[in-house]
Amino acid sequence: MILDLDIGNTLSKWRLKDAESSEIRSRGAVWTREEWRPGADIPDLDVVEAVRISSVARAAVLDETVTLLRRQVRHVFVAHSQPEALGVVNGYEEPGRLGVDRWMGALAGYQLAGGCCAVDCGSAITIDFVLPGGVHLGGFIIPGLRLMKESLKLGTRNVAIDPESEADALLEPGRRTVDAVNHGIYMAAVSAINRIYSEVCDQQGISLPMLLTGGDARVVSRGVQVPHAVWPDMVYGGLEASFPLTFAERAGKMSGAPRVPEPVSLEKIRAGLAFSMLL
Ligand SMILES: Nc1ncnc2c1ncn2[C@@H]1O[C@H](COP(=O)(O)OP(=O)(O)O)[C@@H](O)[C@H]1O
Ligand SMILES: CC(C)(COP(=O)(O)O)[C@@H](O)C(=O)NCCC(=O)O
Ligand SMILES: [K+]
Repeated sequence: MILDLDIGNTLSKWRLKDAESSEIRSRGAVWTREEWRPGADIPDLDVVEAVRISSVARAAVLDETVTLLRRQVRHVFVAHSQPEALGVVNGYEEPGRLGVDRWMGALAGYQLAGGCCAVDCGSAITIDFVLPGGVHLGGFIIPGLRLMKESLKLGTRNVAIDPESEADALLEPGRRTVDAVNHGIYMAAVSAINRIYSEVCDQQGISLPMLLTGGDARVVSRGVQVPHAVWPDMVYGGLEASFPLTFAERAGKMSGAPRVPEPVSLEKIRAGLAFSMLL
């Protein structure tokens, strides 16, 4: 069994993948700031022969996790942002400083779709661009939905946006604090994603497929007008591509990869931008 770990600022997500059948056998998540303790929702390490890790948490969290895992698991692979990998050239001036989850997303997106816009809606929302040919342009970072909400300190943090809400309902002006805040942060996030995508495609003269991941991907997806696919396992896809262990992975297959969305024409993107400028 292969254990894939995606340690974010809020949640540490894991999945167990059967190395023979490529099936995902189980999944879970624990709060990143809490210790891994028996009885918590953690995988059974007895069945694990290899671990692959992407972590953006404090160095101490990664160190502790690796120390704990090395005691029981033979192969432990830790991903790092590199200047270049798998045909993608990291756009950061200091490539090692790009969050490794973003790097994993860029690698997975490129392997799946070629040029792409990879959006990760977690504690932060990150929007990264890779051109066909593999040039990573860099990206954008904004606070995620929960951070935006908490920063207002209006006591609304425990009332999350209902993931089933229609985007139209979230467009309405709120008539109580919790709705005003939820609708506001939602609009801030989806407008930024729509606009940033259009601006960069316009600048680069190319229309790119968009891929969405992270804890808030489903709800954000409802408000993103750009054609896109939700890929919950995108960071894991980067781990599979970086450390291929199975036959399928060596052949470039990533578990749970969606169909590549067909982007709209550049003309349409530019017309949309021109229209929004007129208003
Ligand atoms: N059950 C949940 N528990 C915690 N956060 C959730 C849950 N469902 C959705 N979220 C949202 O997902 C975000 C965490 O997403 P995730 O992609 O795991 O973030 P990170 O990678 O930064 O840890 C939270 O900030 C919150 O807005
Ligand atoms: C931007 C991030 C905080 C996003 O982390 P997440 O929301 O997935 O927990 C993370 O990718 C990070 O710490 N990046 C380092 C800074 C950078 O990418 O420029
Ligand atoms: K993120």
